[in-house]
Amino acid sequence: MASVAAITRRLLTKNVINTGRIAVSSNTSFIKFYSTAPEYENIKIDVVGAKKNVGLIQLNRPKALNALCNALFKELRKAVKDFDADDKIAAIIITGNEKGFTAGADIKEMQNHTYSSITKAGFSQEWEDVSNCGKPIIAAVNGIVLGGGCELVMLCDIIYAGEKAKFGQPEINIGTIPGAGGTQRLPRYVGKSKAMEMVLTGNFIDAHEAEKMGLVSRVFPVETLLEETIKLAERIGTHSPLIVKMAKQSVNKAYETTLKSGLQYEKSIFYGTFATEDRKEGMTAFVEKRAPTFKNN
Ligand SMILES: CCC/C=C/C(=O)SCCNC(=O)CCNC(=O)[C@H](O)C(C)(C)COP(=O)([O-])OP(=O)([O-])OC[C@H]1O[C@@H](n2cnc3c(N)ncnc32)[C@H](O)[C@@H]1OP(=O)([O-])[O-]
Repeated sequence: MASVAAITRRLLTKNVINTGRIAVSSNTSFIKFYSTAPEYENIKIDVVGAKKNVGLIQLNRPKALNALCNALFKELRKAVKDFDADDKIAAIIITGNEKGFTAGADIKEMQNHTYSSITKAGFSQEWEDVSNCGKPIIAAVNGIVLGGGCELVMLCDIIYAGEKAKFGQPEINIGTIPGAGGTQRLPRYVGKSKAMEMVLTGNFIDAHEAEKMGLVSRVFPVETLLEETIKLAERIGTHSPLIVKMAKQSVNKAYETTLKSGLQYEKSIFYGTFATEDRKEGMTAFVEKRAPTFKNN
């Protein structure tokens, strides 16, 4: 498997990653994130892409296989919120490392919880905040994508996987059930039978099976996964951010409502695009046979 350093060198060569903010150390296999904010201990962040308009978040608790402890998720929520509020950012990528994306929620942290304490902790608020991000979030995952990790990628908007990725909801093995959307989003992605099989057995599926089932939109060789994901984010970044946001809202509605009210919602958002300057610019540019200049208005 290619190291992150090797992947990064390719990106640097192709100027996909902004060399001013990110660099490869010759004697480590990690991307060195120059811009990592000091308050982050469990994630790394950077801004990548030729136009510096892609927010990159890397889960970074390698000793615990990136297990999603509370501190990590709070940092993730903050990074997502900050990128969402930053007008220069078009899309956000969440990734892990070569060994894997994450082994799921931190079992050691959950081990001694009681019904009362876990109910009071109300940890699902952070997950909801991430899922409420207005900008597209793309998951780029290698290796293990388990439990809460599988649930985290399912609340992203697009999932790209490295060919060695393995997805699973193994909570049943430790006496619990998925608690951050696994029993609800997974059937919507893959249908009841496959979701039930994964949730009731705890068995893993590989990247190609996940793609066949519709969980993952594309599978890439491990060494090109991040590069391809950045290209995707950059492609999204060529469009009007305002219209991208409206499109995301409309697609997400399909997961939450009946077809009839979803179609009504879509129509109101579609009509809403006609209140924007970017819709006018897009159609005018087409008629005038030129590239559009979107202003996020
Ligand atoms: C939030 C909503 C609800 C979500 C629920 C969930 O996600 S439930 C979770 C659903 N997920 C699961 O049930 C998967 C649980 N994990 C596994 O089954 C295995 O670790 C493996 C098969 C992923 C890798 O096996 P391997 O032999 O290659 O590696 P290894 O096993 O030696 O681990 C290396 C180190 O990482 C540590 N660590 C790992 N995972 C976790 C974790 N989740 N937590 C904490 N720590 C974890 C492990 O203890 C060890 O540290 P230690 O003790 O040496 O200091």
